[in-house]
Amino acid sequence: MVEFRLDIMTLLVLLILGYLMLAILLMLHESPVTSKRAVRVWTVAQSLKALGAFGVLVAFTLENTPIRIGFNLFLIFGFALEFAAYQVYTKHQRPYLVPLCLGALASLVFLAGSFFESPWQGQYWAATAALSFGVMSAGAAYVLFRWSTEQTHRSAYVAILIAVNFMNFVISAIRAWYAVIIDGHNFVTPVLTNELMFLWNYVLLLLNGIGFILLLKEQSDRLMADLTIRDPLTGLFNRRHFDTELKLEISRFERGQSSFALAMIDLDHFKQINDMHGHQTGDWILTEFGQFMQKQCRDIDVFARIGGEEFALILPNASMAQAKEKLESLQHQLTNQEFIHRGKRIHITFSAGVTDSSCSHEFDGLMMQADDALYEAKANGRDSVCGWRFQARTG
Ligand SMILES: Nc1nc2c(ncn2[C@@H]2O[C@H](COP(=O)(O)OP(=O)(O)OP(=O)(O)O)[C@@H](O)[C@H]2O)c(=O)[nH]1
Repeated sequence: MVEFRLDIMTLLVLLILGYLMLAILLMLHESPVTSKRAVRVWTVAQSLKALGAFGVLVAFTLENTPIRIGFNLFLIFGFALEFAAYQVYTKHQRPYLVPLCLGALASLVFLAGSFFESPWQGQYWAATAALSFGVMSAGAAYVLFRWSTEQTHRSAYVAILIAVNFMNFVISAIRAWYAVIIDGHNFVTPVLTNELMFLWNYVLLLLNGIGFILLLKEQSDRLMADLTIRDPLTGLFNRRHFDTELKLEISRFERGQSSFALAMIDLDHFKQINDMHGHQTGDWILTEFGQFMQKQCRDIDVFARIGGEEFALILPNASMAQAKEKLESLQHQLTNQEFIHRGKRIHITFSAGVTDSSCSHEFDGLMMQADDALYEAKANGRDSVCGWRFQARTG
């Protein structure tokens, strides 16, 4: 038994170093797109875990169960904070809250229980501790599952974590059930499985910490990549990405793979909105309009903000007539759309010019045609859609 405990202590020391390393890694982590608050909370979480593991180590040496239980709580609390940090970072609150609250509740029961004497004490409170670890592990599995979407080796690591976390939940639940229901099973007797179980949980906490950091990195990489193709105000694709996509669509057409339509869209009398309601409201309208249009587009369509109040839309596998029909239907829907900002109701309309790959399959030619058609739509009194005709601008 003495030898076994020594082994546990060595492992605990390694774990403490692991948590501390994570804390330092996080402190050094710098990315323009990372929430500083989340990183700070995360660092505190790792430090708490290190402190908890250190306390457990001391308790092992002193053979003091209450101290050990108390410091285990630091670990659980550190884990809970880690959840919270992730929540702050992703700004997605609800899915995380359920396992966090359940885990925290179980931890509180565990803490309260450790102060009272009862014949059931051992089984019941240790079972609660196992369950709190387990519930939070399942929560970690759920979150890792939700946020690991890309097939990279980082995601593979996260996928393994998901499996391990979930397994932990199942094992903890079985243990808890066994301890409470099966009469006479003494859960806190220092048996090998008990020690290993808790040690396993500490390792899991470390693995989860690493998993979260990997996800953080993956997300910030993705956000950085997004910055180069997104318009910062509306979040829509920017001009650069639009140009790339249009060139791609042209080359697909030239290979005989698909036809497409192109629309140039411009908000009507936008200057008046700025003048009447202020530039900030103008910004808000641009964002709302962007979202409205994006929602109505198919996944394969590319909708981008290419200038101040100018937008463009690529519609693969669509003709000019189909694109025109679609935009007219959008104009109709926009009439019924209410934009209320700071208590003021704002009505907006747009004009659009449309062309397609049968009229031209050159980048400049297509842009000029769509622009000419838009010019005609504006000249027709706005809130209208025009298809390109040869004499559009001269007519
Ligand atoms: N709020 C806000 N306004 C912008 C932004 N970019 C451009 N604008 C404004 O958009 C307005 C465009 O005005 P105009 O080109 O005269 O067009 P318009 O008033 O929409 O008139 P028509 O296009 O002829 O219907 C200008 O007042 C710009 O200041 C922006 O990012 N935010």
